[in-house]
Amino acid sequence: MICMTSSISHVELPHSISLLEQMASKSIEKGPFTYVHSGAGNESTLRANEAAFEDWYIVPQYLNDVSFRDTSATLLGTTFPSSFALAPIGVQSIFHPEGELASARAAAACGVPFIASTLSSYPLEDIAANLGNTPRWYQLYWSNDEEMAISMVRRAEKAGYSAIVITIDTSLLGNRERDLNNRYSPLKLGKGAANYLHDPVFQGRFASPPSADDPEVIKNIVDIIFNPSLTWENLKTIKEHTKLPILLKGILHEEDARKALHHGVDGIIVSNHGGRQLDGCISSLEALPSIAEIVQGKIPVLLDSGIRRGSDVVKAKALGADVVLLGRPFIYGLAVAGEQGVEHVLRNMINDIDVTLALSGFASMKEVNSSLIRRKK
Ligand SMILES: Cc1cc2nc3c(=O)[nH]c(=O)nc-3n(C[C@H](O)[C@H](O)[C@H](O)COP(=O)(O)O)c2cc1C
Ligand SMILES: O=C(O)C(=O)c1ccccc1
Repeated sequence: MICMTSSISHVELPHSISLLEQMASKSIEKGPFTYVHSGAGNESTLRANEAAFEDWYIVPQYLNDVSFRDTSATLLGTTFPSSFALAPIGVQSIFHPEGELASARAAAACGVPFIASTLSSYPLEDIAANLGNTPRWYQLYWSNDEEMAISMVRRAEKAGYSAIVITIDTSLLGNRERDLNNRYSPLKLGKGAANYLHDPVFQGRFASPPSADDPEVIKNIVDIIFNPSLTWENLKTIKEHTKLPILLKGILHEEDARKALHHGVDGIIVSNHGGRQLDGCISSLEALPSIAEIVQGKIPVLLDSGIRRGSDVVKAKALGADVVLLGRPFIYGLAVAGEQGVEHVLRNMINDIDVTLALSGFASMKEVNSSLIRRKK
């Protein structure tokens, strides 16, 4: 992999995500860039995610003392500096050789919570070792091979992850036409294999240590990642195997929010996977208000898909999200300048949220409510 601009310093990095995205397109090869940038189908959901934020105006109120501001958020008993965490993003070594280790260090430097993907390029234990004291959760693709899923949950507990995020919108991979046209599949290249290769249960199935260079091993992994047979009933099994809080990522329908409450889930993430799974589906922001209405604050509601700037975070908060997840933007930072690039994106985001809060007339993120926004006519 080439990383042509890895020597770029912090000060030279742009402050808008669109410019960073352009730089990323020149920093890495076409396959990986398209992989992060594109969506499923004709990308209508991908477009809808960002467009949905434009449907709302912030209507500020002034002459409130905003000289001291509290942008912090508390989730599942943990407080962190700003109302966002890093979305789980797999295969990060296709964007920068240090992959998740670099983004974990940047998250640690800023105290931004990190969600490690099942399909990380580095083992979850190594990622944890780079996270300092920053909160960390483990995103699980609940494998069709249950022994493997349980083994990963055990390892996540042992490595200090404090919640399990189960992604429910990926019974199989979305139809990503651009990646198919590019014949580009990071999974088939073995870039998301680390958590399997380092797993004692997985290793126990081979006479010699399994390697990403072995096509049979990779095929074996690709065959067990996803689990299209999962149902709400399976949640019981998952709960039997961990005491950690469980969040479901990929809730879009009000009925699923009701079922999540009914099944004793500890949090939900309103998400369409950044438009990478079901094309033509509802944008996350559009889905949020009615879901927040059903949840009534009983469990945390998070949102991702389309968060690009501070005003997006404030709008999501006003429509009922407790916290949002940042996805593609930090990967553009990673692609352009590794750890420094991610840290640059995080610091910009923290600052932009703070400025937006003050200019909206609020001194605390916790006070933001629907009175702050109005839908465009
Ligand atoms: C390159 C890439 C890899 C991703 N990998 C995962 C993953 O392993 N697990 C997961 O639950 N979501 C994954 N996602 C989805 C993100 O967690 C998040 O839902 C999405 O990026 C939000 O959309 P946005 O980046 O446009 O804001 C991935 C997204 C991207 C762009
Ligand atoms: O691309 C994704 O959205 C995703 O979840 C994933 C991540 C790594 C490998 C395969 C799929």
